[in-house]
Amino acid sequence: MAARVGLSHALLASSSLARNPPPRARLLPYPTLLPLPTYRRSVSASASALPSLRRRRPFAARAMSQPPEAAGSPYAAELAAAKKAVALAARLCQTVQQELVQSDVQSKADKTPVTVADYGSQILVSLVLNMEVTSGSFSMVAEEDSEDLRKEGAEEILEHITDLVNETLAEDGSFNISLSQEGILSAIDSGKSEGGPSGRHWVLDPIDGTKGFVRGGQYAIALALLDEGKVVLGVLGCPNLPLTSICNLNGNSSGDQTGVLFSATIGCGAEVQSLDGSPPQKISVCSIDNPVNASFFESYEGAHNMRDVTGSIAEKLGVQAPPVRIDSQAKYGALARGDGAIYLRFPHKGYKEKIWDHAAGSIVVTEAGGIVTDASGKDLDFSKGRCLDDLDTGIVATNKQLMPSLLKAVQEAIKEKNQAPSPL
Ligand SMILES: Nc1ncnc2c1ncn2[C@@H]1O[C@H](COP(=O)(O)O)[C@@H](OP(=O)(O)O)[C@H]1O
Ligand SMILES: [Mg+2]
Repeated sequence: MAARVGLSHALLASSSLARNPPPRARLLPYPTLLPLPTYRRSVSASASALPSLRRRRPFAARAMSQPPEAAGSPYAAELAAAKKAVALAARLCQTVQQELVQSDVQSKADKTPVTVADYGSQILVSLVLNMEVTSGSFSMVAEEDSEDLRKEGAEEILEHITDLVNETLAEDGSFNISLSQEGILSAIDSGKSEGGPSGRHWVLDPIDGTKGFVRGGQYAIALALLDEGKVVLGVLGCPNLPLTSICNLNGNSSGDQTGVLFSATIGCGAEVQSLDGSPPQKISVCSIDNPVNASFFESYEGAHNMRDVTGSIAEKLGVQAPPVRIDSQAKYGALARGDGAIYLRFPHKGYKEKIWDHAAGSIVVTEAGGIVTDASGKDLDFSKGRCLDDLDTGIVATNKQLMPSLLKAVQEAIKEKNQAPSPL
């Protein structure tokens, strides 16, 4: 049986990792298992009940190590690492979602597989970034922490997560490394940073659109980098988004190939490629300047968005098309490649937006030539910690031509809502 060890210099010198070092390998801050153990299959009840899982082509984290288009940018190494991390996490999420959908777990309201995928995605992203990005100290603001997994009774789920992560790493083959359970917990907790206005911080939503994930719908792995309080890089992995436009499909697949990776670096534009590693192509927002021809995206979940407000804005603009409702930051990605013209997000009163729900998506849109602001037209401020603190009411995104009339319609709709008599 493999011994549980920390990854020290001495171990690196004698391990298979030292003989086959990944590019720019750095010491991990959490314990690993070396050498690689023999992998057991995932032990979830859902998996064992499913002898013949439909396996799609796995997403290729390896292919994401190709030199990025933004090779001249100061964030080129970070972009390559971020793409690789998101592609690997997407692979794990896809495996879990296939089991989840086929085993009908969602109808039993069993949240376990979701949790497994959330944690697994966060662990893999942390691991890849730690292995691939050597400069500076590591700070990550991410959605999950290990508190629940450290409680009594969580042993089985922790074992399941450990198996799933190690299995995904072994299948990919880029890293000759395996994590112990303590390493798994530490990797999750590497996302506890508070972020802020100085230094560099990774920002991660390991599964954005959890409800879509459970439904078998859209979700995203969203990773961004903050530098001195500004988003400088973003990567969005959308495993269920069609490679071709979702115009008029209301978020559903047209039957085409799915699995899209959006990426953007500040000053270098935005790109799209398939999650299985096709060459990146530049994208831009649509050039529609008459709102009558525009369509708009909003959350699939009614509880996340005041549809009376978004409906009123659309009406004031003269938008004819029905709303396109999809989960997660896949909306930002779809907007960035011109599938639709406007994204409207107006959470119910009291909800505080988290930075990981918008950091990656917003830079993909702005680098594709679009604008993302709050309801008053102010830029989003990612420098205030884990939440978007000073946000005025809602978030809107569109192209430069439509933004002035959109903001005017937003102000009118909000004013009307505030003046309307209370239903109580
Ligand atoms: N009441 C609410 N209002 C607005 N957003 C909410 C919300 N409750 C949860 N969310 C956020 O909305 C995200 C999903 O976005 P969308 O509505 O665009 O699909 C969730 O991300 P997670 O799924 O990562 O928790 C969560 O952060
Ligand atoms: Mg989210």
